[in-house]
Order: sequence, then structure tokens, then C-alpha cells
Amino acid sequence: MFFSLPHPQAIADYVTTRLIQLIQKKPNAVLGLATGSTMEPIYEQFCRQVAKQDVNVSELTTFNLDEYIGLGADHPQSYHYYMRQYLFNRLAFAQHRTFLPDGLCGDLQEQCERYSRLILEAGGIDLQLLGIGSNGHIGFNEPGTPFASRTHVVALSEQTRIDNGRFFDSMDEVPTQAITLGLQDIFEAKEIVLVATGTNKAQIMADLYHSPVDEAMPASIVKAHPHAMIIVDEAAAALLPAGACKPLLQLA
Ligand SMILES: O=P(O)(O)OC[C@H]1O[C@](O)(CO)[C@@H](O)[C@@H]1O
Repeated sequence: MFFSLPHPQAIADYVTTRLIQLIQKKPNAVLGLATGSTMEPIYEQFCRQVAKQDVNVSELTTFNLDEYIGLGADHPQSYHYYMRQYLFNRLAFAQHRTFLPDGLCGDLQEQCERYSRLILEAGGIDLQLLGIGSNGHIGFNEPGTPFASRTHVVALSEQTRIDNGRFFDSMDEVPTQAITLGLQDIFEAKEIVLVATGTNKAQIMADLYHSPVDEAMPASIVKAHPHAMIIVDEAAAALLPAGACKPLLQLA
């Protein structure tokens, strides 16, 4: 369940190889995508390898985990903007099959229901990429979110706002709400790859390792998934007990 690689670049290489293997086997796969700094080297490497190996991404469908409420697609801190910057503007994804929640949507409830339904209609997520918040959130599912949750509106915790405040000019600009895929939606993915890198993730990875599968620790739902990997670099593994992680070999 817990696997280690030495550094973020090695994780980016591994995850890219896994994604390309999946796409080659199933060109119309459905990918669940995450944002955040953890994903940046992964998307960078993915773009490089897709171009180098001439991989066809035009038949893929993608669903992003979350979006801030109140930020439009052209706001530089919106996840729409992030995805265009790191992935969608760089590769030939079919625009009409790349889905993100709309942070400016008037009818949030209707949108939430539609988003979970669209995933089911697309056949479900084949591979879900996840980062993790320093409080154990996945997507924006904060501690205490029911495991049975579907796409919903969340009030961001103070911890999450402080963590993500580094991307904004001032704390006043950090949104207070977001739309996120629910934990049930995430759990229904056929495969999950959760990645944590850097010393600022060491404590939460130790907490996750020791935690039971419990709603107080949203990421713990991943531990109950039959096809999940939790991949950490050396820095994020620093507080894990010896032998907790299986060292990963690079995929061929
Ligand atoms: O990778 P980061 O920037 O540490 O963010 C951790 C997680 O929290 C979020 O910011 C909220 O979903 C995700 O984008 C990310 O997976």
C-alpha cells in the first residue's frame, strides 16, 4: 500500500509510465486528475513523454477533483487555469471531454449532482490521481466528510486556506468554499494513486499510516481500496516507521 521512491522526479517518472501504460491499453480511459504543487512535476513529465512517445491523448476523458467557488476559469489561481497551464494547453486533449466543476455556477446543487452523474455515465474513473492536504484531505474533502459523499460544496478549513494561501497575494483572496468530488466518487475509481512529496507532508503521512480507516482522516479511505498505491518520496516518508514503505522499482 505505501511505496517509496527517492525524490519527486522519480515519482513523476513512475506515475507517467503507469499513465501511459493505461492509455496504450485503453485509449479512451477516464482519468481522475488532481491539482496542487505535488502534481506539477508529474504533469511536466507526462507532457514530455506523451510528446516523445507520440501517445494519443485525444480519446481520453478527464474529471478534475475540485475547484474553488468564486473563481472563474481565467483566474490564475483557479484549477481551470492550472489545468490549462500544466496539461490541457500542452497536449491534444479533446476539450469537450475535460471536465472540471464550475466555480461560478449559479445552481451549485444541480451542478454537483450532474458532475457525479457524468462520471458514472462515462463508465467511472479508471485511474484517480490524488495529492493530500496537510490535514489529510483528498480533493477538498476535509476531515469529517462522510465516506458516502458525492460531489458537494465544502467550507474550506482554516488549515487548508492557510496552506493554499501561498498561491494568493493575501489571505483575504483565498476562497472560503470549493466544489469537490465526494469520497464515494473517489473510492469508486478502479485504481487510485495518491502521491505525497516533501517534508511538509511527513507528519500527515505518518498520521495516515497509523490511522484506522476513519472519516476523521479522509485519505484513509484509500487504504480500504483494493487497487491503491500511496507513493511517497524520502522527505515525505521521514516519519514513517522503518519498513513501512516498499521501495518501488521504476516501471519499464
Ligand atoms: O500538492 P499540494 O499543493 O500540497 O496540495 C495538496 C492537495 O490539496 C489540494 O490543493 C486540494 O484539492 C489539491 O489540489 C492537492 O491534491
